[in-house]
Amino acid sequence: MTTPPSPSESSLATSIYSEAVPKAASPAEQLRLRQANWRFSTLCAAVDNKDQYGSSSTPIYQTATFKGMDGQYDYTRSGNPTRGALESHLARLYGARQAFALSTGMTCLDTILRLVKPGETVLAGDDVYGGTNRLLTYLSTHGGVDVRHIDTTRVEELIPHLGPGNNVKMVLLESPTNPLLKIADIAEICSTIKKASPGAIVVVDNTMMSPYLQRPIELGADIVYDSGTKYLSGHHDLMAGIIAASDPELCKSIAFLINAVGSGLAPFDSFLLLRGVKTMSIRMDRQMLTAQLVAVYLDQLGFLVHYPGLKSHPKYDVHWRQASGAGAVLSFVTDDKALSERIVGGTRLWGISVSFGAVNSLISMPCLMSHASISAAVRAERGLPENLIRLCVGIEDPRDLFDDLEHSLLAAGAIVPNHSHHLLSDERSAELYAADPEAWIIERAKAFKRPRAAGAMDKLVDGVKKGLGLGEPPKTISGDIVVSAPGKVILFGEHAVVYGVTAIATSVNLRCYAVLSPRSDDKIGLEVPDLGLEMEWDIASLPWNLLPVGSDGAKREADKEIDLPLLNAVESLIQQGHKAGLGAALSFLYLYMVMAGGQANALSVTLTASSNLPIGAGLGSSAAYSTCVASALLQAHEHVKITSSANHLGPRDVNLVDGWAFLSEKILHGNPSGIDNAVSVRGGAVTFTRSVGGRKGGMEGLHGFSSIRLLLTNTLVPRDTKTLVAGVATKRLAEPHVVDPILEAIQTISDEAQSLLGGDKNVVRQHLISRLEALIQENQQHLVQLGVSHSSLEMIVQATASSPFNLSTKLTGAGGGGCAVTLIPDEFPETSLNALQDTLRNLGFEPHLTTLGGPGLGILRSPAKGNTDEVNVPEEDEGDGMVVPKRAGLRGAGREGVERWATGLEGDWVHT
Ligand SMILES: N[C@@H](CCSC[C@H](N)C(=O)O)C(=O)O
Repeated sequence: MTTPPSPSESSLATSIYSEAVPKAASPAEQLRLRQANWRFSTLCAAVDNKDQYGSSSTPIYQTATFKGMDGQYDYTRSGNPTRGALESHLARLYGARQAFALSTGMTCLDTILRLVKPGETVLAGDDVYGGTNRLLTYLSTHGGVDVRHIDTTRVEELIPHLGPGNNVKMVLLESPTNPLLKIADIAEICSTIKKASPGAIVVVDNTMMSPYLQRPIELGADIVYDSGTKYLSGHHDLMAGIIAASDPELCKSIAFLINAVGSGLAPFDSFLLLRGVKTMSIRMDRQMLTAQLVAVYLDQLGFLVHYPGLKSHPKYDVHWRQASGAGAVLSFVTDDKALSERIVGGTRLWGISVSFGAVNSLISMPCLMSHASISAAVRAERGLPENLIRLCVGIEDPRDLFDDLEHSLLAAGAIVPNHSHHLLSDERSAELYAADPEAWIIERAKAFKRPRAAGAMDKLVDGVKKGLGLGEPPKTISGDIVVSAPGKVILFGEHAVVYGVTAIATSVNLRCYAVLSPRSDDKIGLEVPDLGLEMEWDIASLPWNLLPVGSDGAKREADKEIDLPLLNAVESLIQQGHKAGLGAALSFLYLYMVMAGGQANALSVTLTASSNLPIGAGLGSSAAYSTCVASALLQAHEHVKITSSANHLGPRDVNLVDGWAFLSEKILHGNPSGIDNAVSVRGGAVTFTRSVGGRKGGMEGLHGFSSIRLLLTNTLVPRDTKTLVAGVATKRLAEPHVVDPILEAIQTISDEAQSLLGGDKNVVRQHLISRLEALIQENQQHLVQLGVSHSSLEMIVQATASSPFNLSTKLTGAGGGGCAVTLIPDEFPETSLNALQDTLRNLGFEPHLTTLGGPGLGILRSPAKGNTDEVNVPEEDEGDGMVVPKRAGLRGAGREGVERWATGLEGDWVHT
């Protein structure tokens, strides 16, 4: 039985009134001291009303203005007695110096976020309410604030953002989070932040808990806010938000902002909220008891349930250390979006509605409702399942709620009768319910089970047939397919490209490698050791019925648009807990299915990919992966074929691979420009111009320069591209006279670089290198002026420029951290190069020597065997007669060993 501790009696009273008792206390003082012993429910109900007529409830001062010049109030925006009474009452409940009542929970967040200045950083959770995400996104795109979403359930994830060079002003937490009920250790985070970044403030959205169950100020938080629309009011008849804080300066700033903006709660709503809060604890106790039963019931039926009242919750202990109840919101996954829609649509007593905390029970699908403002791609990246159902439990009789939910689960086909258990008789049900509600619900759940996954019976029959030697063997490939694709650097024009300036990108010789290997078990597998990803799926369990109309085995070209229902269905197949690899798995499975065009053409294979490109450093690691996935699958379906005589891939194949790689990039990034996959597939260098203001854009290959050495140095400082791009936009709006000439200057740099790299035969090599060095220096100066450099990048610029190196360096990509690129002239001595790399390593950076403009996609062709035209790669011989499958070799190579692994392969590489 999973019985959580019952909500404890509040320690609040003692914590806020713990001063020594004065000998001769005034009547007011005596009241205050008596209140010191009241428990939370008493504090909720006992509103301290000082009405001149002794009214029992606080009157509504429905007035905009107050007469006179010296009174306590002049204008309701600045203060109102009804709101004032509510605020004093709530300050007691929050254990805070002051509480403020505002018009909504989102107004609270808006007010709090105004404490952050452009250029400062906000760290927020990766599972947050959709409206919170929306406001944070707006602030990062319009307010120059650097917003980073991290997994706040892992305190260690905060650390890299707190070091020198970072500028964290605020940490914004939800615990439990909405809608996945993840738990952050509030006290641990507060003490970590106070130590590492004393100027930063910790803010907690406490809406899921209310001050009844959790008081973050007592745990060390600086500010707490609540949507008063939820548990505080409890009836969904008003909108309100509450901010509570104890630091006098913070309180002063919040009071200033509320008055300045006019976001204070209106008198009538203040009255309603004051009324609602009196019954908060009693409502929540009842709601939580039922919520616990609902969680146990769904868990018993085999659904994955998110609720901190279940002992199986991964942070059960942390939650119960900081809160005295599990709340009344829970969520669960069904693994099938259409099924979830049927369940939600089939309930009657559970109302389909956003919000929570009211006396009525509600059911919703967050991805379609409360979290719909977060894009599908971001939801996928953050591991928010499209089929998630959120339940917000009210005060109705639990038996009616279960009748309704069970009926809907049955009607939707989410559960079926379990014939090995009988339904409880009415008598036994009544008896058990009265004696032990949790035992009752466990018994009730036993009468049902989740049906076998769709197609399972067919699979069983197939398995039996195969066992008898009657089945078809699974379709697969005849041997390993080995491919490789490079990353890229932007050499000139980053940021300016957004405004129509030409950017020049070139491939580097840091690469992703992939092996597609055959298997014989009707499964498909994916291994990306760099991301800790190892997954497999039954081919029959893939949502083939959702393939877009027109998909068929003969289809070669990638669609331009992503089919969202299919993407959502594929996403629900990917287990949780692989956040970093979610995108990689999603794009692989999606491409796999669409390229097969149907189950009949599906191949049983495993793709193994590994790379020596730093991930997420702006060097096109995802495009290199996408190119590998696309080209390996295209070969598997024989849409791309390498003959024994071919010495390069033709334009048709190149465009085919590029189209599919671009589709994969869209799955991974939402709206990419296409430059990364273009460079990864084709290699060399390209110019890219966005079409802006009616001007024609496009991409053009640059041919005619021979390889140039580069040192790519990873600062290891994480950055957020969107925020940096937004920062330039803000600067341009504020100072067009400064920014526009910089953009023009960068265009001149790109023009010269384009003519130098574009094969002007009259340019001698030495002149080419020295002009490129000058252009690199100039471009870096402009990027500094645009405000996108970073102290770590400047350290690299200085270290490489100083004697004896005298080299030219600029940031590449978004800046703000990420990577720097240094041009290494042909005659630069090896000893100096080694010394430079040591210097950079000693400064804490990660240098990689590479060449600019190397080959694009490569496909390994096995040594000729007779006159077969097929790609069939033999396995590696370890030298002692042991044959290691290529896949295992790549899996075990690690970032450092990937290149060695590739060089040791037999056969020759055919490039684009
Ligand atoms: N259409 C609204 C949705 C409000 S959701 C309210 C609540 N916080 C919840 O989690 O249900 C919007 O876009 O803001």
